Amino acid sequence: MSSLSASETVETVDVPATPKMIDKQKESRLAIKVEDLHLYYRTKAEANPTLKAALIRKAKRQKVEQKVIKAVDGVSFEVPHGTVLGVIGHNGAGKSTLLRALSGILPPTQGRVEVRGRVSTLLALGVGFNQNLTGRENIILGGLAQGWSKDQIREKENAIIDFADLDMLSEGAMDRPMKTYSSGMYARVAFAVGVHMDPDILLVDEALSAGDARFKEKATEKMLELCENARTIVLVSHGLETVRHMSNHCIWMDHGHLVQSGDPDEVIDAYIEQQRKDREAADAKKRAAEAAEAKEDQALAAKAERTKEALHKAIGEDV
Ligand SMILES: Nc1ncnc2c1ncn2[C@@H]1O[C@H](COP(=O)(O)OP(=O)(O)OP(=O)(O)O)[C@@H](O)[C@H]1O
Repeated sequence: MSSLSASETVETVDVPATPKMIDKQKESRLAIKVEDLHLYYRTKAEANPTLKAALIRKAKRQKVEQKVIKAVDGVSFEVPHGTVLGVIGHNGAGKSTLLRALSGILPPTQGRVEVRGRVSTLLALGVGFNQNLTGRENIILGGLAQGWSKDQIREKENAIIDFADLDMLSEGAMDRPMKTYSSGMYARVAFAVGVHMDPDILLVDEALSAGDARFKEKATEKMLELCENARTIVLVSHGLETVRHMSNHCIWMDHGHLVQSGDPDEVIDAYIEQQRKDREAADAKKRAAEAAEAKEDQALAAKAERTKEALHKAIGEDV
């Protein structure tokens, strides 16, 4: 049996990491992995619904054609733990749908979503609250759903109530049914519950938009604190400056596609530039349509004038 004495030296050689090793290390740091994700909605809405069309369809026993909306159409990206990922894009770009898939609410139509860790979702409407229960009762319900002990619930309940600070807005609000809350009060409770669930991954969808400036500031601070503790945050927002300030990676979605992914400043600037170009193109189109309409009016007026002249000529009068 051989052993090394203190005087013996051992040469260590740095073995270069193989691509496979690097891939494995990278994989272990991933919080979210989205591969060729497609999410489609099927609706039965008619393009131009009229009573007549509906009656004819019924008489002919025709079915309303199903329309497929490709809300997310072939999106892939990876999010390492500790990232604050900003998701930006126009109305209807597919941001909320993507977030619903990450939270597990929507199963993929095609492709794969892998989320590693405890997820807490903050959707704009605070999905999951029972409107007829008070804010306090909803907190307890949330705690029970998380499997917290009685002591944990009591401790977190106080922290959540302190954070939401509804008393400052309306005394005793925590003990009133949530259906009586304003959207801002609702957002406060939703945010306070979400961040106190101690999530590894926090999904935030415009949940802050209903809060007032003071609460937004407090919420931003709390999110940065979570991030410092290596938690992962996905933030969907139209507040470009909030995304710029908070995130360290950003993706831009457009009509269900991922247009750009990278440094928030670069992606946000490119998005703003594209918005400016789109606005310019829309203005130019409007101006061209107005010019064409004016030309048509002029042509019609000239034609009417010629007709008038011809008429007067026919009856032998001067115009
Ligand atoms: N429940 C639904 N049924 C059918 N279509 C839907 C549904 N939800 C969203 N859509 C459609 O899917 C597309 C993407 O919508 P989504 O809400 O994901 O966009 P978004 O980027 O979050 O928009 P916004 O910024 O306006 O919130 C849109 O065309 C929308 O009309």
